[in-house]
Amino acid sequence: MWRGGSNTRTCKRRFFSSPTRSRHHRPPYMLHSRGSQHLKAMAEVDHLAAERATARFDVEEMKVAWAGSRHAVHVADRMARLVASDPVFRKDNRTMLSRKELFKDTLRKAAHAWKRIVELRLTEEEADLLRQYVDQPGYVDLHWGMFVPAIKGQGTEEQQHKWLPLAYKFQIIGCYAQTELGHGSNVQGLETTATFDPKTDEFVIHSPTLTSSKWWPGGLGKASTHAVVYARLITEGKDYGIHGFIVQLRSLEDHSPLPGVTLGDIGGKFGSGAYNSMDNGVLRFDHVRIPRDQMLMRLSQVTREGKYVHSNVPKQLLYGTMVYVRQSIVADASKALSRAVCIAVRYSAVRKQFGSQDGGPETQVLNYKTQQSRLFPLLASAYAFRFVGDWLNWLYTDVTQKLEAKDFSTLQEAHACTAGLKAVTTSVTADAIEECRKLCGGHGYLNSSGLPELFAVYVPACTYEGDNVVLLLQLASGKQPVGTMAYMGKVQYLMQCKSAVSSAEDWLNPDAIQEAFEARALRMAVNCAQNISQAASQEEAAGFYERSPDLLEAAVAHIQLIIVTKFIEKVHQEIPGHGVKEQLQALCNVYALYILHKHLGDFLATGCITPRQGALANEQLGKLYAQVRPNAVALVDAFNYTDHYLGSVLGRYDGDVYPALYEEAWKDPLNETVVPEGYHEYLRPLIKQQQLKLSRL
Ligand SMILES: CC/C=C\C/C=C\C/C=C\C/C=C\CC/C=C/C(=O)SCCNC(=O)CCNC(=O)[C@H](O)C(C)(C)COP(=O)(O)OP(=O)(O)OC[C@H]1O[C@@H](n2cnc3c(N)ncnc32)[C@H](O)[C@@H]1OP(=O)(O)O
Ligand SMILES: Cc1cc2nc3c(=O)[nH]c(=O)nc-3n(C[C@H](O)[C@H](O)[C@H](O)COP(=O)(O)OP(=O)(O)OC[C@H]3O[C@@H](n4cnc5c(N)ncnc54)[C@H](O)[C@@H]3O)c2cc1C
Repeated sequence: MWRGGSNTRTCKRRFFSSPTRSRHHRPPYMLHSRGSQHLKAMAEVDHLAAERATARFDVEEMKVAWAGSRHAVHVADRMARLVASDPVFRKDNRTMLSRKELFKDTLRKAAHAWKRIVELRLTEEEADLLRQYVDQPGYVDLHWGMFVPAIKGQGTEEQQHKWLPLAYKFQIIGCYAQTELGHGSNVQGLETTATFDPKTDEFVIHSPTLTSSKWWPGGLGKASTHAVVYARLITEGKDYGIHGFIVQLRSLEDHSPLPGVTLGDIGGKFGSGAYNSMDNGVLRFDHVRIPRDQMLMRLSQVTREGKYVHSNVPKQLLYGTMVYVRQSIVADASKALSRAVCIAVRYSAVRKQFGSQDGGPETQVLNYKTQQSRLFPLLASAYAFRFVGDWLNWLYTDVTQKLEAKDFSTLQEAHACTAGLKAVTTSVTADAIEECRKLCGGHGYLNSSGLPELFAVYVPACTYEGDNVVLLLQLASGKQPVGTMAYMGKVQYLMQCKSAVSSAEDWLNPDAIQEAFEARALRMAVNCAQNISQAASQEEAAGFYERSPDLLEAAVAHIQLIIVTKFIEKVHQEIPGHGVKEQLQALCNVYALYILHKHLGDFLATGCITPRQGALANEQLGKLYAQVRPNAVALVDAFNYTDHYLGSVLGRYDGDVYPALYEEAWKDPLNETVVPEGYHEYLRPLIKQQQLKLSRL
């Protein structure tokens, strides 16, 4: 205890009693030659070497399993190092920048990243990775992530031919302007209008009310020159609902807003640094005219005469860009979660508390069973989300190919899976990052731990690209038992089956897990359906509304089944490398049994398992944690993150946490002077006044 974080008094006094220093002063022990030698010597020590030595698998091969291929490891490694070694991409001071400085820094980084991409002739895969490792939300995310995909998905070939080369070369910068001040989730409720004027062959884009102001689009506030704007199409006096239009917003000469366009940033957001690097914007149109051919016309068209023509395709294809981004967000969830877990696992192996009353070594907090039971399910979830993300990417590609061939049969499945997986993985990840902060104790609350910023950047993922609750309710509309719903075809069996588990080890059988998860999801869905029809004597919608909290839980059960199924399928594949398959098997079991334990109420209430079987699952979970323990540090090493990308003094690869924490503190602007600004105005008069009062007594 005395040597740990609780002993702050003596330490503090030494820390702050040094003479006035310049901005770049060093901590006292670093000014001392013996101190710096000591620090250098310590930096060469791998404080986590003993942990790494206990790993029972080939970490290099696990990197391949995580990244997807040897090629992927290699490319990611190169791009991560390229970013880490470039001073322009420095990010350790980010939380100390003002909003203006941070935004300018984002512009600088984006321009420099583009310069490097062009100079080094990077491939699309390399460029995407480079941007990922720059790790600072900015307009480029929306330009590449939504503006370009919207034109690709909804533009005709001619439109693509005209606009994409401009976007690819950054001759224009685009954003995705859908959400309005008054309407986000309810896309059909958007108010912006695009009225066709046959006299001039133009659309007139207008914001008729305050609530129709576009509000939130990233990159809109300050950077974009163009936007894909979603508006109600009105022609021949009839409202044809929401369609996409390419609209120029700013001059390409001096960046000033075009006539009739009012726009700006919507203001500071949650957390320091974090998502404040992004210029989420507000936009209003006052009868702005655009040529007719700037309506995205792949799905429907307006003729020169003003006739509305809808191609023979489902109208929901308009939502394709959102489906694309939702599947990327699932892959992103595993990245954010694995970063937080990497920090918490490494720090938990370094951090020691209690365990010795006689001056002997204290216990690594990673050895506490409570720490393991909080942390290892998150580690397992990171792997689970990674693999389900890969599968979802495959599904998305498959559906896209089918759509090209005019086969729309899997569209609903793609929508349900992307919506549901986006909702579950982002909610779990946001909560998990916060849990990792707590797992790191007090130091986790410091910006230098990287966790506060990671949380603040990540948490809006629960809202953007569809509020998670709204998205989960979309699953309830799935009708046919196909694809991931196929298990619903086994309704008769799954409604009455009983788990055969009779020992803790029986829970290691993937069939036992699969059956329990299928039965739970199916029975919850059937219960909902029955309750809805009972609640809705007249109309199904009324019952749906009444029972929507139950529907949410049933949707989560279905999505958890998908995640478990895809993890089991992954582990059934051939996986090279000593011990790699065994570790993944253990993590798969941890994930499934943790979910079973956490949602035990569902499994018991639906009669899928007995209380005794629930207790056996928990017993097995404890054994699995013991199995994961010696491999934990190596399992997070397999994510292959550089210290730069991780951005955490607690998650350093070498585990040399304390000197780094100590040094980091001195970089805070408050420590630029020993006597703080404001002392003479506020502190000194206060102290003097009190002294005077006391002397009068
Ligand atoms: C920027 C990205 C960069 C890189 C990518 C990589 C990683 C991402 C990382 C970070 C992201 C960074 C920044 C984030 C930027 C954020 C952007 C945004 O937020 S853009 C705005 C997003 N807005 C939404 O998501 C709105 C949510 N609402 C909806 O999606 C829909 O309106 C809703 C699903 C709620 C449907 O409402 P409803 O009124 O019921 O629907 P409708 O009448 O229109 O249709 C009913 C019918 O259609 C089916 N359906 C609905 N959606 C889809 C779909 N997408 N695909 C297929 N089918 C769909 C629906 O199920 C129903 O079917 P049935 O009639 O029941 O059969
Ligand atoms: C950081 C960030 C970046 C964004 N970037 C963009 C962008 O680039 N482009 C863009 O167009 N938009 C963007 N958005 C907007 C985003 O897509 C919307 O905020 C999101 O879709 C949620 O919609 P909303 O804000 O209208 O929430 P609301 O729908 O108003 O949600 C409020 C509450 O109501 C609940 N609720 C709503 N409807 C229902 C229902 N039917 N049943 C039950 N509960 C319901 C929700 O669960 C939530 O609790 C961004 C948002 C954020 C936070």
